[in-house]
Amino acid sequence: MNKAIEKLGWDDSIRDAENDKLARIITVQKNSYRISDGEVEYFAHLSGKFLNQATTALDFPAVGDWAEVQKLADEQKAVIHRVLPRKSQFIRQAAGLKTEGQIVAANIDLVFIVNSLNHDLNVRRMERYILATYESGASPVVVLTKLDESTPEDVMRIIAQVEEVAIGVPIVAISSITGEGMEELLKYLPAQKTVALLGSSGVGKSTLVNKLLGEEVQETKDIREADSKGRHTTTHREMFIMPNGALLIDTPGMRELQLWDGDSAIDTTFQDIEALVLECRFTDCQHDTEPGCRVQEALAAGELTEERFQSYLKLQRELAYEKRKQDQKARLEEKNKWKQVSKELKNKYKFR
Ligand SMILES: Nc1nc2c(ncn2[C@@H]2O[C@H](COP(=O)(O)OP(=O)(O)OP(=O)(O)O)[C@@H](O)[C@H]2O)c(=O)[nH]1
Ligand SMILES: [Zn+2]
Repeated sequence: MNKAIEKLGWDDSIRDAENDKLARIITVQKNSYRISDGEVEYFAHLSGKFLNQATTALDFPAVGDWAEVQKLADEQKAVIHRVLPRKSQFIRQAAGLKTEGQIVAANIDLVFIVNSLNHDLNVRRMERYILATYESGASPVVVLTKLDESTPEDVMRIIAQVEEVAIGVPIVAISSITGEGMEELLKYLPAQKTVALLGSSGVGKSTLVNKLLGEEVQETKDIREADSKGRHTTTHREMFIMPNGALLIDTPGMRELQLWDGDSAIDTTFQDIEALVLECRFTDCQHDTEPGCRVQEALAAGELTEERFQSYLKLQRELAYEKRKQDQKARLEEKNKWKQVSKELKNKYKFR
């Protein structure tokens, strides 16, 4: 594999490569994609063949995706023929009532779940972010910002709260202003790994990105492009290469994440509850009024908080609801497929 491509985080877990035709999606803009081959950046659009074959929104490229491309005579342009299989993907529900997922970002190794230390922690939201991260196939790291604005007591309290819900997840406290904790954070940003940021508005994501990229680079966050009519439009960049060679994804889409098929992720996020469930007397225990319910026992003993249990139940309900919607959609598609087949068969034999 060529060196330039490796710089963009290429690794052999994404197989199927046609080495010199590889590029990575840096920014998605309506029908155009800004891509990089590790040396040059250019714009690409989807080939006609691609558009004909794409059936769901999940087939379309997202920031972080690897694509097989063909450069056009105009050196600045290319067409995308294929999106390579993803090793991880963040999916959100598309707007509207359709139960169709949409890729927010792909091929992410680590997710920084960013929270600030000077506000009370929203534990439930933290659980959701962790769940979404496991669900995507990436690993979480909790980053607590604004260390400079918080007392040691705040820091201790919040870290203890995080530890309760983020079992086994690394926690790093930092200040993007003083630089405290940055060295520790850089351990989670090795060269060629792709890291995405997830967190509510105002927690300090943009400030952190700027800090990590170094002062001179921050100007490039919004690059100005001339569109076809010669006007200047501002393009928001979604993927950055850090000075140490790590890749950083900061895309607005990550803020609108909703749950999607998190069956296995729920076990990892709520492993404390799952462990209790295994000890319930009945395997189909609803953890309600059944005798020998270990979950109710833990609640009564204060080993498990009512809030965490409710949050677990709520997530399970949401996931079950999503799953029903998806199953329904699949059944409908199957039905339509057979309708089409039988129509074709009828037409075929009509004129015999
Ligand atoms: N004291 C202190 N302030 C910080 C730190 N990080 C960010 N801030 C401030 O917090 C405010 C919000 O920071 P942003 O980086 O814009 O937050 P964001 O998460 O990108 O917010 P959105 O863009 O709305 O999602 C700004 O006024 C920053 O200067 C920090 O480590 N210490
Ligand atoms: Zn039970």
